[in-house]
Amino acid sequence: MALAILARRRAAEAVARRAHAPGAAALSAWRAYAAAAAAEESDVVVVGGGPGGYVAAIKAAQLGLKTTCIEKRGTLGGTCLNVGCIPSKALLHSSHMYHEAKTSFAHHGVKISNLEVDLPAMMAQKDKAVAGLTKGIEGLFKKNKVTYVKGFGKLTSPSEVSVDLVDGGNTVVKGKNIIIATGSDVKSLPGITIDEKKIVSSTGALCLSGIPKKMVVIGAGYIGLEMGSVWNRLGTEVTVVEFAPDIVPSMDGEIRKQFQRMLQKQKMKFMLKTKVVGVDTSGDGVKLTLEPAAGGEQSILEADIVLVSAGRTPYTAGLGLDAIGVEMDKAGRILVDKRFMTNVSGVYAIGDAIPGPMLAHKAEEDGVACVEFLAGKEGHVDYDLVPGVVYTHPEVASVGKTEEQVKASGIAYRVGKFPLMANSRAKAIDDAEGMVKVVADKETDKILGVHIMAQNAGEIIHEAVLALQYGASSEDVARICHAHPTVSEALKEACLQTHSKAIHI
Ligand SMILES: Cc1cc2nc3c(=O)[nH]c(=O)nc-3n(C[C@H](O)[C@H](O)[C@H](O)COP(=O)(O)OP(=O)(O)OC[C@H]3O[C@@H](n4cnc5c(N)ncnc54)[C@H](O)[C@@H]3O)c2cc1C
Ligand SMILES: NC(=O)c1ccc[n+]([C@@H]2O[C@H](COP(=O)([O-])OP(=O)(O)OC[C@H]3O[C@@H](n4cnc5c(N)ncnc54)[C@H](O)[C@@H]3O)[C@@H](O)[C@H]2O)c1
Repeated sequence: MALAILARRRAAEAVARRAHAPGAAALSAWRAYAAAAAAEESDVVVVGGGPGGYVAAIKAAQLGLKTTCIEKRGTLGGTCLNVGCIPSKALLHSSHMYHEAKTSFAHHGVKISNLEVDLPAMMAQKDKAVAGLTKGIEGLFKKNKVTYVKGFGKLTSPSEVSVDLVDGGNTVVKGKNIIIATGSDVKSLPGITIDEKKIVSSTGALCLSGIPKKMVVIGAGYIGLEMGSVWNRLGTEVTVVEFAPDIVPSMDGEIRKQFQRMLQKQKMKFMLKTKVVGVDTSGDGVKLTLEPAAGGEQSILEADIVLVSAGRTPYTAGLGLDAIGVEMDKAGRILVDKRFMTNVSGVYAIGDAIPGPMLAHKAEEDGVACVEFLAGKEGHVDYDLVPGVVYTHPEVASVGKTEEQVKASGIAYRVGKFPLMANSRAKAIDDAEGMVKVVADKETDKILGVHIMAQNAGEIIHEAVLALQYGASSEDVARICHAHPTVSEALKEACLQTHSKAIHI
């Protein structure tokens, strides 16, 4: 019986591979392939092919589990690769190059005339990067023998997923275990309809067809500051409206203040403690009615484009979770135990769909740990040590606790700070805005948190992640030989400075 299924599947795969001709032949080949895949029971069925889902699928296959991954979008990589991390970093890099050429090259003796932005070319480079990477994951699926079903999955029981195939038709995929990795979607705000034309989410902001004159960004979080930076660098007048008294409320207070000053220096405007109470799109642009967060006099702010970046919400629409009784919290997040299992035996959930930071690397760690548990091994994710990076210029990266958190916990602590102005590499390349801040336990010297604002903070932070993971003291890091000249030396100096022993300040 098993051999017959295998033969049917191999035949269907061969047809699918041969079916290069578009149209009916290719379609029926894919349907045959999907049906053959569905006929066999997998050990693991993953719904969602984002960083959580595709990594879980590959890891499960590597652990010898027969694995199927269902993805509705038609391409793998999820929000992160298709409309998130990757395209935003492509545009952040391209816009940074333009901005540098415009504002900094001359100081370095590089003169350019007739500098201009070719937006279609910039978008094409971003799209090429995305396309290459999504194809790459398909290749990894083939290499690891993960069955890929393109379609929208709905759980009809704890071991069956009904899939509406992208190319039409339906199939049922059976699995001993099901992992929900359906990610998140943009959170809309009351009274504001995202049309992806004048009022856009991050997805629309990643593919505007022209450079707007004025943009209002609602929410000074990761997306607002990154996408706001992209358009600000390309010449848009960007105003960020934030409900809270501070930008990126989760950031260390001291770093956050310096970060905001830096963004203001780059001409971004901020309206903090402010809420949007009305939106009028009837004219050419958009008129926003604003009000102080605590209530008070209203004002009007005009924009060509409004970016709504006030958070994201788990995506579980149409998944059939109510019918099989999967528990969720008030925010719509799927509740799981330490082994990522929901209250329904055999049904697991990971990534943005469950509580925790909505970050791609956290989703990946969830995925690996979840399938390790499934395979009878031990999985592990240390949620206290998930690094966070805002990829602006300079970047802001952190791991562990902020000074405010340490203070609130009542632990006696020391702070070591080192400004990039005193770092020789940063000075040599004329990119010396920022600092490194280390918070360490006063008694034991164990590092509790590291916060870095520097052009390559997102890379440097991993030394700090390792240090915290292995329970290093600030003296441990201070005694490690760091290559010179590097910006990483600023971390060593900040560690020395927790004992007021920095050499270069
Ligand atoms: C603009 C932007 C920039 C970002 N930048 C970063 C960054 O630099 N670094 C970082 O760490 N994080 C970043 N993030 C966050 C990151 O994208 C998410 O945390 C990450 O993608 C979550 O992974 P996931 O696998 O849980 O979900 P997702 O990536 O959302 O993947 C879920 C997938 O499931 C599919 N799906 C949903 N329902 C079904 C269904 N019923 N059937 C089949 N398929 C389904 C979806 O189509 C989607 O492809 C960014 C997000 C955005 C929006
Ligand atoms: N570099 C990265 O790692 C990266 C980049 C982009 C997105 N992401 C992830 O994507 C998720 C979503 O990003 P995001 O920026 O939309 O959310 P966010 O949670 O980072 O920030 C949302 C901001 O909007 C504010 N806000 C909420 N309601 C508001 C309102 N009505 N009016 C004004 N301000 C309001 C919040 O106070 C907060 O500052 C984040 O959780 C983040 O983890 C990560």
